[in-house]
Amino acid sequence: MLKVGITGGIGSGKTTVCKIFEVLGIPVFYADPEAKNIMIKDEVLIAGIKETFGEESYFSDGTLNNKHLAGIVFNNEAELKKLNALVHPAVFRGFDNWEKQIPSNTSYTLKEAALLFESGSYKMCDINILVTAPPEVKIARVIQRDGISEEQVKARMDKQLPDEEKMRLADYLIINDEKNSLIEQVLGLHKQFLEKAVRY
Ligand SMILES: CC(C)(COP(=O)(O)OP(=O)(O)OC[C@H]1O[C@@H](n2cnc3c(N)ncnc32)[C@H](O)[C@@H]1O)[C@@H](O)C(=O)NCCC(=O)NCCS
Ligand SMILES: Nc1ncnc2c1ncn2[C@@H]1O[C@H](COP(=O)(O)OP(=O)(O)OP(=O)(O)O)[C@@H](O)[C@H]1O
Repeated sequence: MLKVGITGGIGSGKTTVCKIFEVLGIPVFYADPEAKNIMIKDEVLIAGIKETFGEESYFSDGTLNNKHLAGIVFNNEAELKKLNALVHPAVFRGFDNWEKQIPSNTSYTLKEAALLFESGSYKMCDINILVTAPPEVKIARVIQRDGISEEQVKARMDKQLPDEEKMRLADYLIINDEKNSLIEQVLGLHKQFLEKAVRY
């Protein structure tokens, strides 16, 4: 089974792209929601997060205080590294478990992760796709979707590798600028991956 990684900066549209692959019947593992899920379920991880970032990292009902954590980690590189070091190994384990239940006749799977290149998990994929969009389009999308300020979006962008560097590591590019057809690009890649999967 071919493993395809897919990433893109904040607001690039990687989740939107993955939804199209899902319609084509391709199983997709979403690392970001998986991280969020583990952060409220894994007792060891919860204890580690509280110890590092304070009891207020969680509300009394056990839900994650995203604002509190975002305020700390997206304004301080060292704090972000600490959070990543706590969360990412647990997400890798989640991916391994997910893969085990995929039927063996599946041609390929997709792993969607905002930090595919930054975390090194791209090395575990056979092929990696980068979704790109112009910076002003990405910023406008996230402001609209999340209701946060331009400064907050830019602070998150600054914590991710620039697209120029990601392009060097990616095998394929999807341009989601709302001018080039997204569906045609996905169908083109899907066809290529199916052909590769046969030879794999
Ligand atoms: C800090 C948290 C609580 C903020 O939550 P919030 O709901 O405000 O943002 P959300 O998770 O939707 O992230 C929005 C976008 O920010 C970017 N982002 C998220 N985590 C990170 C990170 N560790 N480094 C850089 N960018 C990140 C991504 O583009 C993401 O899609 C949350 O992002 C988090 O738990 N991050 C750590 C887990 C992680 O690394 N997730 C991403 C890869 S598995
Ligand atoms: N081609 C498009 N046309 C119109 N809207 C789009 C397009 N692509 C994405 N969007 C919208 O832009 C927003 C961001 O897209 P999406 O959530 O897929 O990005 P993402 O890369 O997964 O972002 P993040 O890393 O922030 O989670 C969403 O609200 C989505 O509906």
